Amino acid sequence: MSTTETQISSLRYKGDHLLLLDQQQLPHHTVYINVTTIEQVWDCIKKLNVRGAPAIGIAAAFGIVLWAKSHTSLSFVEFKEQLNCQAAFLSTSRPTAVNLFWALDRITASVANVRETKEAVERIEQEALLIQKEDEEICRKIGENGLTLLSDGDRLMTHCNAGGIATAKYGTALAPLYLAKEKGWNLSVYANETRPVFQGARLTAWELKQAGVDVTLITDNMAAHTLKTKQVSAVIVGCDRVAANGDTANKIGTFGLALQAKALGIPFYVASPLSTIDLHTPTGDDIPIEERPAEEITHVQGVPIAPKGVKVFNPAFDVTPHEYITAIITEKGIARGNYKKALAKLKK
Ligand SMILES: CSC[C@@H](O)[C@@H](O)C(=O)COP(=O)(O)O
Repeated sequence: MSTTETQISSLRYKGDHLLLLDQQQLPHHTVYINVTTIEQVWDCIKKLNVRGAPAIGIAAAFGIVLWAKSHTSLSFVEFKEQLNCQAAFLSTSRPTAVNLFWALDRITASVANVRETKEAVERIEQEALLIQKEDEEICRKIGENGLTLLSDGDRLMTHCNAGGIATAKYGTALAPLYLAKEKGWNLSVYANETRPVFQGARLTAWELKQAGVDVTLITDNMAAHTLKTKQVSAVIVGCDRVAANGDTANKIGTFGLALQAKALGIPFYVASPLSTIDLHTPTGDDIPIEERPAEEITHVQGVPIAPKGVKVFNPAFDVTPHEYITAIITEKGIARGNYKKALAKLKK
């Protein structure tokens, strides 16, 4: 079995239901949730059963498919009206990752020239399947482009999980590691645990370990020390939304990591599908930052660790200003320097 074949898919579409890998139960249990309704998809996105910007978009697209397939008896006018309401409903599940809105826009646009419900349902299904298939190809290309910035033997650091289970396959920030393995290169990576809900410890360490990639887990507060003392060649992270000027929202803690990398003269790379680049958001200040429940901080895996009733601030993401980003790796090429110009050109 090749390395990439060992990757477990985050979502399997089965015609009348979806199998969503329950990322809340990893690494202890590899279970799929049987999803039959759009409401369940909303819930799975909200509760992080499915997470990671591209995977959220793909799940939302299939959420609309499930709804459409159970509303074939609607007149086309009613279908279209309700379709827009269903897309608006799913878009309330999480605010930061732009792939959610991007995928829903693609799905609604796919029926623009259709005049009949049956055909609309077929188009929506085709579009969702295409979004999933394209994401796999895009991630592979990001991996190939990412490898041009790296050399055999490099040690990397990553944050959160921007791996295969956050996408259709390969991941974004982790794609170069999978492709390096295929090439017989020896890349290794430090994975930050990523408080508060441990996507690094539970997901990144798990998926890389099972694919045979050399991964070492550290806690978030070990990052600066590790960067300084372990000859880390580069930091590579994913992203949830890149603004037109290159400012990038990613999992909370990413900005701190970028500051550390800059102070130590270590390149800081963002791996981003073009779908995550949002030219309608001018700067990082315009990116909505999700705040999540206090229990994610006051409890660890259900066990309380803080005084009851303590005040909590729990932003799920932060914004790394573009000046701390060495390069943004996309499927079409690598952007550097004047991000406003470079990203606009790549998005054309
Ligand atoms: C390829 S996934 C990129 C990002 O979505 C990822 O780094 C991240 O921040 C995910 O946050 P999450 O809250 O787990 O959805």
